[in-house]
Amino acid sequence: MPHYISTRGEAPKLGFCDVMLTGLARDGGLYVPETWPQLSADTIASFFGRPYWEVAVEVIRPFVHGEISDAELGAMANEAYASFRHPAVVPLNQVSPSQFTLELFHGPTLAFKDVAMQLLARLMDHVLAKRQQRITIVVATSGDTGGAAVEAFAGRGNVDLVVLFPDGRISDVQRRMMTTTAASNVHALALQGTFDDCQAIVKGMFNHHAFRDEVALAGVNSINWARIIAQVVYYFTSAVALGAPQREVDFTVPTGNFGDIFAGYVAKRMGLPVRRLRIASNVNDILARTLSTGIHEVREVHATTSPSMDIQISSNFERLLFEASGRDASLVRGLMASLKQSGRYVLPDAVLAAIRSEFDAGRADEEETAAAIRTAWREAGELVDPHTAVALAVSDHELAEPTVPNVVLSTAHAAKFPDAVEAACGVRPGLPSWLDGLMTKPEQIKTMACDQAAIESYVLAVSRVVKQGAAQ
Ligand SMILES: Cc1ncc(COP(=O)(O)O)c(C=O)c1O
Ligand SMILES: N[C@@H](CCOP(=O)(O)O)C(=O)O
Repeated sequence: MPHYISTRGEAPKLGFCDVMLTGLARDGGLYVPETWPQLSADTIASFFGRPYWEVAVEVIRPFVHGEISDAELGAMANEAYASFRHPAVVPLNQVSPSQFTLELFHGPTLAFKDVAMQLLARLMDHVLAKRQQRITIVVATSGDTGGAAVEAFAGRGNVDLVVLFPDGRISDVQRRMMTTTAASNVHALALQGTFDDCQAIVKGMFNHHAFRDEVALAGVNSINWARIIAQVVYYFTSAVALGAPQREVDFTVPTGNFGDIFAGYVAKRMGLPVRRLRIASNVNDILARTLSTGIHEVREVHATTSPSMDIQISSNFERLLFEASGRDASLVRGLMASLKQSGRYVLPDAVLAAIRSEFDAGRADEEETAAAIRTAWREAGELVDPHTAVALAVSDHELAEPTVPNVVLSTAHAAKFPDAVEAACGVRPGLPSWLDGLMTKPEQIKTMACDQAAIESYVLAVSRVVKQGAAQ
């Protein structure tokens, strides 16, 4: 049964497995569920103390509509989270009476992307094997999604993976996580542009229907609905640990492509008592400006010490516009056309009010980010990464007297950004021992201009989908 609809209202409805393998809808929109599943207070309360993978099954099951059995989902979730180096998978750490950090960086590539990607790779593999199908994944990354995808998909027989990253705009550790794999199904391309350019090329490929069909294009950015639902799970586990469903919780989320914070919004729509969702931006503050003025206006991207958030076009904001407008696909189409044409749109008053009723937004500049790293080190002996530091700085601005627990999502390990952390607090974080050798392995990188046609030719050349088709 097709249960998923596009935010632009002009693509076919699809079922869960098709949505997972399809990526962008054929009308250029993003898939969302036709209705929001609800979890009762009793069900939410029952998550307390249970293994993370079990909660993952409970939260994800209603989105799958029986297309994958509970037993299969459970086995894949169990295996995915066994790859994490902390027994709690995503531990909660108290930093002050009402402030907590949710450590999402204990997976194989030290960033929150592993939480979804480890499961997504298993789900995709499972469906591809059943269907005897092969796909080509092209993923855009500002640093972390790419590494997580390489780790999760390397060596998988039904997938070729092409990663597009902005040359010179990510950390050395991030780049090496994409360029040092020995797997022959992985291809890393350094593009001469920004993350927004990389993402525009991926979306351009999805909108080039002949190409997308020829290579069986799939996406593992947060375009992919399965990425979002896997990220919803940790909102539940952390809120329940702090007293939900009896107690409300706030979340502060370092934000770039708006996928992670949108997952928090989904948790709220499913019944989790989330009071406020706080968007934390670095100086690339398009979302903070949008919430304060109602004008969504793209400006130049500035390179910062939190490079994974150096983003102006926040893909998932489209999903929020769809919801905040009462699911008005024609309004969304108009706003997206205006964004494409003129780099801006103005939110209708009712849509802005609806967004402001659930979200706040703040920004931290480079000095505030460095100060937050220093404070965490001096006051708590914690080394925090610059993305987490942006969120800590924004929380400190906004929350003079918090009245409910505030959970700051800690999205990466400090060791992914050793230069920035050392410059801020004088201590250089070291990589965990399982990554010994990462910084000395030979790299395989191809550098290309942001030229969609040239990149499509490259993808056609490496895709085994095309070769298989040609052989038939
Ligand atoms: C470490 C880190 N923090 C925060 C973000 C922002 O997350 P999102 O793009 O889901 O808003 C990213 C990139 O996605 C990231 O890699
Ligand atoms: N910050 C991300 C950008 C891509 O976001 P995604 O959630 O849509 O994959 C990154 O690190 O690549």
